[in-house]
Amino acid sequence: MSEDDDVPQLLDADEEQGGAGGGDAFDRPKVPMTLLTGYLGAGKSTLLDYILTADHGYRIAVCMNDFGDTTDIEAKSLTFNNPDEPNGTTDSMLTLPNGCLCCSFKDMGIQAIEDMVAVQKDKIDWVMVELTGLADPAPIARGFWANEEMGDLILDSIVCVVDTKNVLKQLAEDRPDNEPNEAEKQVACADVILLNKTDLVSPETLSEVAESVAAINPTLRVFETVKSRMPLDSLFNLKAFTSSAAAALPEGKACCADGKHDHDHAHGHRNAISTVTIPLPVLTGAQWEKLSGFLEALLWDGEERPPGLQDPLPDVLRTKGYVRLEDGSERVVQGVADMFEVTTPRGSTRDGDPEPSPKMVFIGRRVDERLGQALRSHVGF
Ligand SMILES: Nc1nc2c(ncn2[C@@H]2O[C@H](COP(=O)(O)OP(=O)(O)OP(=O)(O)O)[C@@H](O)[C@H]2O)c(=O)[nH]1
Repeated sequence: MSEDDDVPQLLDADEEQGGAGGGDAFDRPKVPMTLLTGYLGAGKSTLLDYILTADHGYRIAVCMNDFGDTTDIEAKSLTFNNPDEPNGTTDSMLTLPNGCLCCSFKDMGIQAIEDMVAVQKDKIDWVMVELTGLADPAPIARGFWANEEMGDLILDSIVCVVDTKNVLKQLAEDRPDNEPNEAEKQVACADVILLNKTDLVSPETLSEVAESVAAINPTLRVFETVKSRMPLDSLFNLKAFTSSAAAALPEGKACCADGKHDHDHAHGHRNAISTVTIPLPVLTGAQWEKLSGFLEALLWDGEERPPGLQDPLPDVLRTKGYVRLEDGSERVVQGVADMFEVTTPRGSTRDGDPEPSPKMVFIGRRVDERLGQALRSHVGF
């Protein structure tokens, strides 16, 4: 984290960051991490329970607030002993038959997880962190991100589980000053969403839920699930924060009825949160500089106003971008709240994923066509 909390950092990573076997600036391999979010009772623990018993070949450290329903898993309870932090925040750890570790934390602070990984690194391929039902994932992602260069973890993706029976009500809950509520923030920040408990709803309700979450965040990969059962290989190695597919809008999931995406478009429907997608041409180096400057002014809460934007200014919760430059290079832009990161990708995320077209996607409050106009006019296209 920046020493001065008022001055957020631009995190600049020239190389694609790790993943299993990857390296950071100090060429240190990183352990990928998934943040698991979702409203109270949505099915997060059910997903973790499934992961902890499934045969997936990964040694996953699952970090949760308490062991909850998973205490029936046959495992030996160990007292976690960190020589560097004897009074640390980790309560205990279970080693499971499929090689997974299950860690219980009182304090889900990123430092506690980093400490656990530092000690257990050779025993872990992946870290899954369950956030509490009312948590806003953005500060956790930011806290982790700010520490990324020094730590052993690399954020792979944010996964959100929603209860299809109750989520429409949860998304509609009012907050003072039209602030987004917790459920909206969780959907806005995520890369993957499980529309869970489909056994409890009609096909019509399921379509309505799918439309509502796409209206908040059209970049989501969507899985319809019962008991959070999803193909687990779709949960790993998404590299949502570092690959060229980061800003891909899954075809057919975007909410434009006409299916055309060659225009700026904003969607908000009935939510406090809306999205704007701005297609980008291939940029010159000078245009890329201008785009970076625009993002700094837009996302950082400083003196500088975003050029060409009048009050009320957008409040951006999540930014995703894929940029192609005239010299043939590419950039991936990923932002959570006021912090953003630029990486140079090496190839797309996963086999079979379409190459994304260059674009910027902004998700947040007061995000609308004005943002597209101001960005295009400043960058000059
Ligand atoms: N009918 C039905 N019940 C489900 C499904 N998935 C989970 N449940 C049940 O829903 C309840 C809540 O699931 P959890 O996995 O504990 O939810 P959670 O998101 O971890 O809840 P919190 O920890 O309170 O935030 C449990 O009783 C689950 O068995 C599903 O697909 N269908």
